[in-house]
Amino acid sequence: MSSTGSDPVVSVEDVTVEFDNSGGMLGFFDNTNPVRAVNDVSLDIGEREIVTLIGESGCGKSTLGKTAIGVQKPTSGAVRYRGQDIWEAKSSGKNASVPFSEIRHALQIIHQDPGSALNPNQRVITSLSLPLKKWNPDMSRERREERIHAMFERVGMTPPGDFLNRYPHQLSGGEKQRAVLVRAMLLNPDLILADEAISALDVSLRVEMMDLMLELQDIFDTSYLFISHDLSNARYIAEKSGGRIAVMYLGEIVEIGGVDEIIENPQHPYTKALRWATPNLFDDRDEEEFPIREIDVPDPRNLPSGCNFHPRCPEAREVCQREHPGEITTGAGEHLCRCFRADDTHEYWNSPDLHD
Ligand SMILES: Nc1ncnc2c1ncn2[C@@H]1O[C@H](COP(=O)(O)OP(=O)(O)OP(=O)(O)O)[C@@H](O)[C@H]1O
Repeated sequence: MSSTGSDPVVSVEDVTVEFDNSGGMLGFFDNTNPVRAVNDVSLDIGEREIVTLIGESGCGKSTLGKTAIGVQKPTSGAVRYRGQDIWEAKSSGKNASVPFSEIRHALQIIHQDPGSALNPNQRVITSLSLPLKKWNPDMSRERREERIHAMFERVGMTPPGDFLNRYPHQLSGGEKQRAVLVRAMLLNPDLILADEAISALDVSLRVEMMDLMLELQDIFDTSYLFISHDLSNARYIAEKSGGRIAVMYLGEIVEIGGVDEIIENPQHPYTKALRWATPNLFDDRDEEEFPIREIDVPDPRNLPSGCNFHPRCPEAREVCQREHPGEITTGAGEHLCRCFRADDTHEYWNSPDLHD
C-alpha cells in the first residue's frame, strides 16, 4: 500500500506481529496460540504525509504504530526508515549505513496519556530539556531554553516561563498534550506516531490539537501516523492534510484511501459499518439497518478461515469462508480494499449467501 509522495519515510513490508502469551504456569492452561496483533501488513508513509489508522479496540493499531517507528520488533517482515532496515541497523551497530540511534531520533511518539512523557516530579522545562540534551549534547543551556521558549510561544502557551516552570499536575490536559507535542517536535522528527493523542481531550479541544499538529507539520515538514478510534477525527485530519485513512480489522488493513474514498465511497462492509456508527458523517443512514452482524469480534488467537470479517459481515458469501481476500485496487488506484465485492469479476458474485 504505497504513499503518494516520493521516497517513503517509513516502509512497513509484509509485517506480522505475534505475541506469545503462553509463558508461565498459568499459560499451560491457556489457549497457547499466539495473538496475531498485526497480520501481513504493508504500508508506506511518505514525506509530510499523514496516515490515519482507524478501527475498533484491539484491532492492532498501536502494535502496527509501534512497529512502524521501531519500538516493537516484527515477528516477520521488514520495517525500513528511508530504505534502511530498522532492525538490521540495530544489530549492525556502528556498521549500519543509518545508525539505529538516528532512526529512533527521527521517529517519535506521543501517547494518549501525556503524563507518561512528563515526569510528575520535574518541572516541565526539565522534562522538555532532557531529550534535547541527549540528542544535542553540545547545545548550550541558554540555547536549549531559548528553543523551548520559542516553541511554547508558537503553540500559544504564553508567557512560556509561566507554563515551563510548573509541574505537570499544574497544567490542564490540553496544555500537557501541547507540551508533549512540543517535546517531540523539538527533536525535529521525520515522523510522529500520535497514538490516540487527542482521545483523552475534551471534544472541544480535539480540533484545536489537530490544527496545532497540522500547523507544526507545515513548519517542521513532519509526517504523522495518527491513530484514532473515531472516524470523524480521522476524516478531519485527513481532509485538511490530503492524507489517507487506513481501516484496520483484526490485524489487517482492510481498506485504505483518501477521504473521498473511505468516507464518501467506502467499499469494505466493515468501513461502511464504521461510517454508519459515526452518525455525524452520515445524514441519511437507515437507523434500522445495522450493517454488521451482532456477534463478538473473533479472538485474534483463532482467526477465522477465509476473510477475517466474514463471521460479522452481512454481505458474506460462501467463498468468503474459504478464501482470504488480497488487496484489490478500486477506483483511481490509491484506493485499496480487501473485499471480493471490490472486484466485479470475482466468483463471489456467483457464490451462495452465507448468512441467510
Ligand atoms: N505486549 C502485548 N502482549 C500480549 N498481547 C498484546 C500486547 N500488546 C497488544 N496485545 C494484543 O494484541 C492485540 C492488538 O492490540 P493493540 O493494542 O495493538 O490494538 P489497538 O487497536 O491499538 O487497541 P486499543 O485501541 O484498545 O489500544 C490485542 O488482542 C491485544 O490484547
